[in-house]
Amino acid sequence: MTRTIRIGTRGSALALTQTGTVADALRKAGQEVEIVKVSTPGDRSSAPIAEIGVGVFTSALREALLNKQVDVAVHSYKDLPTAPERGIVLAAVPPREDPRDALIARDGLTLGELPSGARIGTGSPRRTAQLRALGLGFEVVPIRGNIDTRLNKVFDGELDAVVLARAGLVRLGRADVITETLDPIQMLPAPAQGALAVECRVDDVDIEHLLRSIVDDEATRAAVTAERAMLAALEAGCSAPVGALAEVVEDYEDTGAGDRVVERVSLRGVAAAGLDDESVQLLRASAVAGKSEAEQLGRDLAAELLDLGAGALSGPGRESR
Ligand SMILES: NCc1[nH]cc(CCC(=O)O)c1CC(=O)O
Repeated sequence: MTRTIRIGTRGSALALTQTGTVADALRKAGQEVEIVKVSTPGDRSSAPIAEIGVGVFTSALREALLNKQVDVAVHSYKDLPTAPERGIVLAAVPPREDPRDALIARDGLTLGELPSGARIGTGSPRRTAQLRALGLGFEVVPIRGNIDTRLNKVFDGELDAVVLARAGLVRLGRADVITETLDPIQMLPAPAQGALAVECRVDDVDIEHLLRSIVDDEATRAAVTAERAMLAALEAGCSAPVGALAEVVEDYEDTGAGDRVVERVSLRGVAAAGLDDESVQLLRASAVAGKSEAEQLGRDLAAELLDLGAGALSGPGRESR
């Protein structure tokens, strides 16, 4: 393609790094690329996400795409609303970073070493619910802000620890501050955490094909498809206390004439019912399906969680992941 491809991004250090990986892949394939910064209400306001609304980081980028100010938009996938946007297509899902959450605690402490009453900062109902469910007597303190703002609350001694996506820290070259990478058994990440969503206009078929052939990763796409289908079917919006993690695993299928290796998607989900100051109940489910059935797998797991009582979730209380 001879035209210069304009890639829209938020201006945060994390967003610029993420967009840089997509731009590099395109440049390596011989494309001319220009990076265009788009400011979003989520960057301009420090109010709780619940007050600014769903899609706070992503709708301005999508608008710039639809207005033809940019040709490509790169988002943190977990920040995207589950509802599809008319005129926009998900062209590629690049290889995922480590999807797990990370603990950054004072004095190099792990979760199990933090004392009862320790103050742990997070603005995410999902992380809050799972931290409370550990029953270790932590005090969860609501926080917001970019990664540095959050980290500084630990370094300044205002908090004992914060929980952040490992992927963001790795992309910023700050993995050194992590004192424990949390096991998904304790802390299931947000659906699509660690993954990027690369969008373009539906009618821009050349760009779509280019992105699909150069930056898309099939295994990541299958995994996040399952996670996001679960979230969408829970009708929980992009910010409810819901965790999900899918992995593509190799399995053996008996063909009658010997075993054959097949790829499957293994999905785990968690939903919190009745999250309040006093108590939290976590509902868990897991299932496996063929790689081509990722979407149905997500919907089925959501149905199982709803059967277990996750219906109590719908309603307010949606903040950030
Ligand atoms: N909610 C904000 C947000 N959106 C994407 C990331 C990190 C990178 C990622 O998960 O892909 C973060 C920060 C965090 O949750 O710690």
